[in-house]
Amino acid sequence: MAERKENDIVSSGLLQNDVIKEVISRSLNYLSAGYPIHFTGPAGVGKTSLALLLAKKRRRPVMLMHGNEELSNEDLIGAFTGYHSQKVVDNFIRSVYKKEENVTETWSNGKLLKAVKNGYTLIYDEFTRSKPSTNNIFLSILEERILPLYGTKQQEPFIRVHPKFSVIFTSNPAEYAGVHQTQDALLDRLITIPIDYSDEETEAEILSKKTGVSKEKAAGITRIVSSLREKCPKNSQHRPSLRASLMIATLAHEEGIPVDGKDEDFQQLCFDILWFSVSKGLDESDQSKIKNIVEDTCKEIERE
Ligand SMILES: Nc1ncnc2c1ncn2[C@@H]1O[C@H](COP(=O)(O)OP(=O)(O)OP(=O)(O)O)[C@@H](O)[C@H]1O
Repeated sequence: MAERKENDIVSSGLLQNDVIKEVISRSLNYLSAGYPIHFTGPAGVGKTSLALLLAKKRRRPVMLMHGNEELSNEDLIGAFTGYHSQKVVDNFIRSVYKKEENVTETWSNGKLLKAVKNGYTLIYDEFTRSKPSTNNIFLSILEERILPLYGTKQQEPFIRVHPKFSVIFTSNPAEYAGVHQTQDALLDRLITIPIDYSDEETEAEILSKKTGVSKEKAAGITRIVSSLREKCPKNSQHRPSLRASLMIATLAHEEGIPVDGKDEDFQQLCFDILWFSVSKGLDESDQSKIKNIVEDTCKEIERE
């Protein structure tokens, strides 16, 4: 593994191995050339963290938006949020009475409009969770470089996209079936880069640097989690991720639980954190079977 600067992970929050460095460098070039990037991969592999780091490197203000079923065009573009009224009553001279009343609607800009207008870097996390009809607006942004304002009662029909505006999408392919069908027209306009689990050595290094557990303990926890991950089918969206390893390492460290596969407290901790994803991943609802699988996997790591 290539030598890394000790403070890499501290300054960016992301440990950059050669694969990640490569992805960052290519993505930066694509964004600079005006193309949108799309990171796709399983949960917890670092897509959002990578998007945030990339956005930071663009040195433009960053706007973060999360896809969800309820997201509407109003959230993206903006909406009239109420009325503002102003009344002037002038009866300083008794015989003269003047009354003036102004009522104006108050408009507030949506997140997308702000980002497009001011040239921000937009991160649209888990975009496939939003309705395709909501995401359609990106077609005009990416193709015609305009944001249409139809249906908003705004005077202008559209606003032009700022030349520095860029967008990074993320998605989890395993979710496509359960969420919305991905929109091929939108995907056709994105440069899609797959992000997968890091190798065990890198995951252990992340764990040790982020939680303060020793390298050996981090390696042990990583081995348990990745071995359980391997037991689940590759297309399952419930395979245990680096997040689970981070939770186990943090709790073991803070609660003084020995990272020892034969220790009952450690086994219980691993079970509490891993049973749900393992039972979903293996499609096994019998808790005692899952407990045995987790315990057996724990015992495979040796006491330090
Ligand atoms: N290379 C890395 N260096 C340091 N931490 C990492 C790295 N990759 C992932 N992580 C950590 O793993 C956790 C999950 O990362 P992140 O949320 O970016 O994943 P994701 O792929 O976007 O997940 P999801 O699809 O569930 O949103 C975070 O705590 C993140 O800090």
